[in-house]
Amino acid sequence: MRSAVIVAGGRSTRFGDADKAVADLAGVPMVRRVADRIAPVVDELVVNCRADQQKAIETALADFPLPLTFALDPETDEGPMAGIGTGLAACDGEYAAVVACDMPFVDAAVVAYLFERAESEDVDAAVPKLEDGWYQTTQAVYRADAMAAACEAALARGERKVLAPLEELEWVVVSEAEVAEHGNLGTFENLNTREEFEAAREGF
Ligand SMILES: Nc1nc2c(ncn2[C@@H]2O[C@H](COP(=O)(O)OP(=O)(O)OP(=O)(O)O)[C@@H](O)[C@H]2O)c(=O)[nH]1
Ligand SMILES: [Mg+2]
Repeated sequence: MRSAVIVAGGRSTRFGDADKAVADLAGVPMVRRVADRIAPVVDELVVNCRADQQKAIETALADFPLPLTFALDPETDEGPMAGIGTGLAACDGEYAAVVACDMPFVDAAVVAYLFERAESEDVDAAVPKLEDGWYQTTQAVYRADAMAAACEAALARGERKVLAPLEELEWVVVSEAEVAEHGNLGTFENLNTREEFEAAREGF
């Protein structure tokens, strides 16, 4: 069984006076676009967000075809790593793909490849790294229980970076070239501002 976690507990400050997770993106709430794109390669979906977001996200995900669970932040605004840990702790699958709610071009083929890498190499995570040096920790596959525990420990140490919990885990770096071989590099595009939303409309 493979799980997915959509991390959506951010404040969308660059977007403005609305939650970008449920913002209309060419007729569909962004979080729904993400969920629909990854649905073919997972068996369940966990959405991590704050309690005050749940209703709107539930509405956006009405009739979603897979089992759907909400994993609410026990403490809000602790950053993406806290959200990843909370989401992963609620997963039933051994491995889970984490995807940020603001990656509406996520490519299921890339996610499937990340699952294959983590599973076949029996590691705790498969994390893409782009040629610009950025690790794509919010579009990566993790062993759910191991990463959830490592996030909790890292938070307790006062860490906030997603790379901090990975320090105690065994993981593989997936290169940009490897991602490009298996899918579309547009998979990592993330939308932060209204302008980026407007520009992204063209892509659908
Ligand atoms: N649970 C949780 N998720 C977060 C938090 N901060 C960011 N995220 C999520 O992490 C992902 C990447 O974060 P950002 O692109 O910075 O999103 P954001 O924080 O909502 O937007 P900005 O306020 O403009 O930075 C998004 O999916 C966010 O929903 C947080 O404090 N808690
Ligand atoms: Mg942020």
